[in-house]
Order: sequence, then structure tokens, then C-alpha cells
Amino acid sequence: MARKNQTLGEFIIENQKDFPYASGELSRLINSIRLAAKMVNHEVNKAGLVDITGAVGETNVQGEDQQKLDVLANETFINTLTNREIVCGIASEENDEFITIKGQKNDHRNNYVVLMDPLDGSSNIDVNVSVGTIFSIYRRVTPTGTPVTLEDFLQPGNLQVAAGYIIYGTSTMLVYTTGHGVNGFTLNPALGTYYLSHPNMKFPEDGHIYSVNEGNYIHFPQGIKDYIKYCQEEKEDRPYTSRYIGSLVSDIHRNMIKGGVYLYPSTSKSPNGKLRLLYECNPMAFIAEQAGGKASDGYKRILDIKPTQLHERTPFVCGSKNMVEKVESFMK
Ligand SMILES: O=P(O)(O)OC[C@H]1O[C@](O)(COP(=O)(O)O)[C@@H](O)[C@@H]1O
Ligand SMILES: [Mg+2]
Ligand SMILES: [Mg+2]
Repeated sequence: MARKNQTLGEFIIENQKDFPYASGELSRLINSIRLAAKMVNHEVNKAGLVDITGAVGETNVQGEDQQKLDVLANETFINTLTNREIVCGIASEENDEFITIKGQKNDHRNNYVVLMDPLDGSSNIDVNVSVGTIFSIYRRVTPTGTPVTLEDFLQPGNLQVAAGYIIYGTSTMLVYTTGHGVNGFTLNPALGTYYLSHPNMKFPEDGHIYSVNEGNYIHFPQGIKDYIKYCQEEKEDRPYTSRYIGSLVSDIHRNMIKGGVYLYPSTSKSPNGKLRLLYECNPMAFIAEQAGGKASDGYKRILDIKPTQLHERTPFVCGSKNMVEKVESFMK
């Protein structure tokens, strides 16, 4: 039973029995993510003081200008997970290909793969607006002791064994699920310890916040345009409030606490939208569903999509159950 203010370390050990293969491997993996997040948090907090803002002058596989903090966060998570010998493979939004981790004994003996968006909300790094890290964990499908293959990463989201995010905001929080509800831990920077500040987080079934980049309005499908008009109507409990931070993690986190819906629809320019199915949509959808919310591409459940490519994108609608269903009703 989750106890308010217990430490993340205690919580992980006490809830290890929930994991199907409770060997401690997944607990050690979440502990490694906790450690890497602290290191990234340390750098994020001093952005502007030291030279970690701005671009590195490289373009990543997404066609985006890589920010220095994208690279730093990516390296920090990859090095931590590799050095602690805790995964057999890593896929990152910042890397073209997946990384095979064979382990010190070259025996490929670990059983989990991690897929991650090391720094989410990159456009907000230089302007001191909250950013995040998103992670998704699967048990491998290829035999232990053999090198991981693409198959291990292209699993549908409904097979995730754990997922979560870290938000580097007014406070730093780690929010995650292992399929037994969603819990949020706040970092006490003075002690370097995470405490259970938000036990059993729940998406309110309804809300009054909609989060979408309305700058793309003219390129949206008619159903999305109609839904935005619906949100703005002076009727019943509307108009809703428009809130858009431009960091997926922060927009979803706020809406989970207050009730709301986040949309990154397809546009005539990018028919599959912008967000990455494996690194962003699957983990946030798992969190949303575990918190009683919902996540779809406007038509079908995100977690049932069978991925075909490492960096594929999908339209994304995520949040309070009744609000997501309302969007879907406009898309029909
Ligand atoms: O500026 P836009 O087109 O509204 O996109 C904002 C969205 O893009 C993202 O920044 C994409 O994530 P990355 O920063 O990891 O590339 C989301 O966090 C955010 O919701
Ligand atoms: Mg992102
Ligand atoms: Mg990113």
C-alpha cells in the first residue's frame, strides 16, 4: 500500500512483488532511471549559468536541431543504463538506430529494453519553461543471451511493463506506472531523495482545459477544428480554458491533475502528426490509462497500435476520458 511521503527507494522495494518476473531486475532499472534523472536535473537547473543552452549544430533523425541539453540528457541516460548493466537494449528519440547492450561478460543476459525521449519540450529549454524526460520499458521477446533485435522494440504499447516521465519544473517529479496505478515522487534537492508526494494519481473523467497548438488550426482535420470550436462555445460549462506549454510532459501532467485534454493532431503538412509513437505516445498513453484517462489517435487506442518503425509518428489525443471520447465523436 503506497504511503504518502515514503521514499521512492522504499516504494520500489515494497512493490517489487507486483512485477510478473520479480527478480529485482526491473527495480534496479527504475532505480537507474531515478539516478540518471537526478544528474540531468542538476544540469537543467543551471541552464543559463553554464553553456548548455542552444543547439549543437547537428540535426537528429527526426530532422530537428539537436539542443545541447538533448545530447547531454541522452548521453546521461545511455551511460547510466549501460554502466549499471541493467538493460539489453536502448532506443532513443535522439539516435537513428537502437543500441545493443551486451554486458561486461558479452552474454546479453539482461531482459529489459528501454525506449526514451531523453529531453522532451526542447523548444522550451532556453526560455526557462518546464521540460521532461519520458521512458518506456518492455521485456524482451528474443531469447535471453542473444543480441536484441528490432522486434524487441517494435512491441505494441499494451505490452509495456513500466512507463513514466520526469518533469523538470517548479519542482522535479518522477511519475511512473508498472501497471498498478500511477504514483508521483517529488525530489527533495537538498537531500537528493524522491518522496511519494502524489500517490495513486487519477485523471478526472472530465475537465475544462484543452491543450493544442492553435497556430496549426487551418491545417487540422475538420473534426479537430469542430472540437476546438466546441471548446470555445459560450454554452453549458464552456468555454474551456486553453493552456499549451509546448512540452508534452508538462501539458499532460497539468491536465492529469486538473482535468483536461491534450491534442497533437495530424495536419495537412504532417499527416501522422509530430509526436513519436514509441518514445512519447505509448508511455504517456500507458500512464493516462493507468490513471483512468484515455489516449487515442482520434480513432483507435494508441496502446493497440502495432509499431512498424523505430521513429514512427502518430496523431495523439490524450487526457480525461470523457474529453477524449468527445474529440473522437467529432472525428467520426
Ligand atoms: O511546437 P509544437 O509544434 O507545438 O510542438 C510541441 C510538442 O513537441 C514536443 O516538444 C516534441 O518533443 P521533443 O521536444 O522531445 O522533440 C513536445 O514536447 C510538445 O508537446
Ligand atoms: Mg518529446
Ligand atoms: Mg526530445
